[in-house]
Amino acid sequence: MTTPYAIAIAGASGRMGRMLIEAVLGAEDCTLSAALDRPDSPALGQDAAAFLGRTSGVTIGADVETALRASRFLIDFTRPQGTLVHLQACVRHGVAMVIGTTGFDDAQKAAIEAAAQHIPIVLAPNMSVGVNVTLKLLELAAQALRDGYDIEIVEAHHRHKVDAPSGTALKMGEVIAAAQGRRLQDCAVYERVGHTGERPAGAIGFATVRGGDVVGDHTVMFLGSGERIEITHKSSSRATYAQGSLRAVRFLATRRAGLYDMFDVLGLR
Ligand SMILES: NC(=O)C1=CN([C@@H]2O[C@H](COP(=O)(O)OP(=O)(O)OC[C@H]3O[C@@H](n4cnc5c(N)ncnc54)[C@H](OP(=O)(O)O)[C@@H]3O)[C@@H](O)[C@H]2O)C=CC1
Ligand SMILES: O=C(O)C1=N[C@H](C(=O)O)C[C@H](O)C1
Repeated sequence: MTTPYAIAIAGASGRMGRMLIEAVLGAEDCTLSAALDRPDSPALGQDAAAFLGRTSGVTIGADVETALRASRFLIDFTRPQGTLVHLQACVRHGVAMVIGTTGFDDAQKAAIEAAAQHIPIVLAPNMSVGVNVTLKLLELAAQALRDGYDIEIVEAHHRHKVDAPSGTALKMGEVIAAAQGRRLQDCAVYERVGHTGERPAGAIGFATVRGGDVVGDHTVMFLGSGERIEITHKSSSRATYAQGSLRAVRFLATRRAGLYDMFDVLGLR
């Protein structure tokens, strides 16, 4: 019998943390080795599966060093500041990381790249198979609709989301720009208000909707003269992100240090 993947979950009482704990407990090849939350979290001291009405034997704690000593992988869906702290600890302990957190700035992305020289890391703003297949469809559409089509990306998420545009929307913009031989930072338009003037040719526009319990919707519009193409992905459950994260863990188990994404995990590159 092979040793199960020993996985620590950061942000254990968050929306994704709970989904991940349920997924790990339900996977025959995985064990929950630790569950982390912030030092001031009311969840500290509780069993990590209490929210399921179950007992896992793992208590939610705030001591990252102790958590990582028992773990081979850390799955992190928290906030950029938290992820960066966990990242340095993972390097110290030689623990592989799956990072789902979004909203990193350039310096934080560079820190993740540097850490990936020492440990294997999967970093992706969206772990679902469907979204990553959608990204491939966007590559094709962006190449074929290079001339004469205006591109707009609209995303909608629940009222608790703190970053905008979503990491997925930004990734869609990057994929589209790259497929057209451009850089997103040279053509992105994130805000329109007041007298905006006409739409600049070649812009990639973003619009954000926040409200209710929307899990995550993304639509990319290619708006031409006489027609428009819309490519939409809608998430109806966070379980897809959790299952994608476990696929990333299994992938990392076979890899040396390096920075990977879900295209690598799913063989879509
Ligand atoms: N890649 C993907 O497929 C997906 C990515 N995401 C991303 O994952 C992240 C988390 O989303 P979600 O679960 O909805 O968020 P939640 O706010 O529900 O959960 C975040 C968790 O992280 C904890 N946390 C916050 N700040 C820190 C910190 N500085 N150090 C350690 N822990 C911290 C929170 O603790 P506390 O409550 O005490 O603040 C909470 O337990 C977001 O960036 C989101 O965009 C979400 C879904 C899918
Ligand atoms: O915060 C969320 O909920 C989500 N965040 C990710 C993002 O920013 O793209 C992925 C998904 O859309 C859900």
